[in-house]
Amino acid sequence: MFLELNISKTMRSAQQKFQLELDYASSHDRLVVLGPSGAGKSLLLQMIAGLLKPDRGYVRLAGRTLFDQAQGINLTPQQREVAFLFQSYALFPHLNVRQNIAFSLKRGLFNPSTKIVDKRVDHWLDNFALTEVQFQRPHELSGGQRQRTALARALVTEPRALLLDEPFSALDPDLRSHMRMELRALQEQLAVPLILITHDVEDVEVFAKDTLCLRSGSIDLQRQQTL
Ligand SMILES: Nc1ncnc2c1ncn2[C@@H]1O[C@H](COP(=O)(O)OP(=O)(O)OP(=O)(O)O)[C@@H](O)[C@H]1O
Repeated sequence: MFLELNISKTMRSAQQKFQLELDYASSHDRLVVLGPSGAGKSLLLQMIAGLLKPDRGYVRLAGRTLFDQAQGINLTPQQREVAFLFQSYALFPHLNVRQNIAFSLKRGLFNPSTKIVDKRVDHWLDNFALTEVQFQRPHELSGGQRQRTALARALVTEPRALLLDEPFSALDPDLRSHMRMELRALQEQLAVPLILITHDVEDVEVFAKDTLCLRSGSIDLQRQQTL
């Protein structure tokens, strides 16, 4: 089983209470979580990544237990070895492309040097056609280059799974189609399991082997398709 979830989480703010209750399993390595705004998609991804602790239940991914309340297991985000790609890409604005990619590999407090030497970084610069812009900073890049830098930073550590939060929403329509196809080809080539959350049904068409539809913190529908 690729993903097994049984989670319960209550979020409270001054105005409202939000309850997430999910019991779900998927054996496929490409899962799309679809749902309207406020359905609980980002909360779910954060609980898989270890950024938010469920109140109860368990999370198992690619054969490992990441969280199990009954057994007292709660791996840190680092121990989970999953890569999380945010909507905004969260690149470091003061670091160039090479440094941003190398950042995931760094040990200790200091940022990687502007000309850091590392074969793994060269590999991803080359793979994503970023070598020419490697010394530029994020504001000097196109939308596609920014996204490829964020993906390279996610992949350079060879994660056990890729978690993507609306990865194409900041791109214009042409680039979005192009990057979808690129990411799908890459996922197949690397065989890295992928969980992608989105509002967009086109992401379902391109990526989903399994689709999990959420509404108001519960499962609305689950569907499998063969691509
Ligand atoms: N830190 C928090 N404290 C209280 N409530 C929260 C918190 N974070 C999220 N929520 C609530 O949980 C619900 C689900 O939020 P979530 O971000 O998971 O939605 P989403 O499906 O990812 O939406 P979108 O597609 O708009 O990003 C929302 O009603 C939100 O207000």
